[in-house]
Amino acid sequence: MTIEMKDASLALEGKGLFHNLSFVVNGGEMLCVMGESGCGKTTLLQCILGFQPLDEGAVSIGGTELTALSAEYMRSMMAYIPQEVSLPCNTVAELVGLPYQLRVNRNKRFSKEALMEEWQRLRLDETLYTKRLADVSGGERQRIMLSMAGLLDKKMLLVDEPTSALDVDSSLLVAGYLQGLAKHGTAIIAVSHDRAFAGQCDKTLTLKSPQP
Ligand SMILES: Nc1ncnc2c1ncn2[C@@H]1O[C@H](COP(=O)(O)OP(=O)(O)OP(=O)(O)O)[C@@H](O)[C@H]1O
Repeated sequence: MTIEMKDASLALEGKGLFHNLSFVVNGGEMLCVMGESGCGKTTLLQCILGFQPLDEGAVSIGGTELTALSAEYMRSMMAYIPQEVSLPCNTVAELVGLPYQLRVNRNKRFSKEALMEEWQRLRLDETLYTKRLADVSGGERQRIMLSMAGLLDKKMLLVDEPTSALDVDSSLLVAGYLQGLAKHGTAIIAVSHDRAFAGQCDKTLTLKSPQP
């Protein structure tokens, strides 16, 4: 499903984050959003999720404009992996089950077998399943979250810094995993500082530093 941002402008607390920004990400494509810290990358994802209204311009999903009324429906077609999350659970097994408790995913059934196939692609060991989240590394947690998004098989995936805790090899592995999801038609927008990762994406967008 196509994600389009057209002539978008946004300032927060007097700081101009983007001005007349336009881009398109089609189903099957992966866009990497880059730019220095504080330039508005996470905020851009919030705009596409419909949590942050634009000052000017529009976001369209599949050709339909995102509005306060349509945002919830549009979000039901997206998976979002934030940079940092406080998770309301203690174990990996609980974490991977969480999305299935949400109303938007009521038509989906969790399958541990299918999850383990995703884990193989992401080189995650099956023994992680019974671990406490506190005993899982940052890089493992990132890949577990990606596997959860992959399993949900949404039309769009927004992911904030998917490789920030990974070495170059693992970062390329994650890029390859996301390319696999894109091949199935998912439109992917990934925020990243990681040049190796960005090199594997179909498109890159570098946000400018905020203007006072
Ligand atoms: N709700 C808000 N109200 C006011 N200012 C905000 C709000 N959300 C973000 N900001 C500010 O907007 C700017 C952009 O924040 P954002 O998190 O989008 O940056 P980023 O490019 O993702 O940064 P990083 O790479 O460090 O994660 C920052 O200066 C931030 O403090």
